[in-house]
Amino acid sequence: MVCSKLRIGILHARWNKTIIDNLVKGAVEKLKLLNVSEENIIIESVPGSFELPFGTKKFVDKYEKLGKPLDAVIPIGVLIKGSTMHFEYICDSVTHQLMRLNFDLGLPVIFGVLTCLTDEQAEARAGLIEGKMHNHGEDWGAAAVEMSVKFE
Ligand SMILES: Nc1c(NC[C@H](O)[C@H](O)[C@H](O)CO)[nH]c(=O)[nH]c1=O
Ligand SMILES: CC(=O)[C@@H](O)COP(=O)(O)O
Repeated sequence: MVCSKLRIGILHARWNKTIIDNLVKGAVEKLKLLNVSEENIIIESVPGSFELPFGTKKFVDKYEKLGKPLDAVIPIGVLIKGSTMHFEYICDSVTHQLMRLNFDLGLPVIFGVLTCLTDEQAEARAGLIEGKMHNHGEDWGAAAVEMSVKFE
């Protein structure tokens, strides 16, 4: 399939907005660089990363029913360790459920969740710290395109 015809969904959590916004920006810029049409990049949000798995299913189902099926989805979230085990439980469950959705939905669901111990780790992985790491959103955009067309 020609990349310009691909329809890619981005579903982002709203926690850690500054970091999220840069990750989404990186993913969108990479998708456009790979010739995905802007009107075929569909962005929606959910409250937090815990809502990403079920939100992804509802997102995919919504566009299937609209007759505009998605070719891939990039759930994006930023989890930063606090002072309790809340972080560990969300990271583990969200990771496993997003992986499962690839098989349940039969389309690429890219792992766009940062699981960081500090704000700085997350900022670096969103390309927000000059000279330190790159924006991981770019990697997720590239993975979404590759997995949408691979083995077709
Ligand atoms: N602490 C973070 C959260 N917590 C919120 C949960 O994801 C969820 O929205 C809430 O428990 C209601 O179900 N979410 C993040 O995305 N990042 C965090 O660091
Ligand atoms: C990832 C989280 O849920 C975490 O930020 C919550 O912080 P805390 O463990 O201090 O409640």
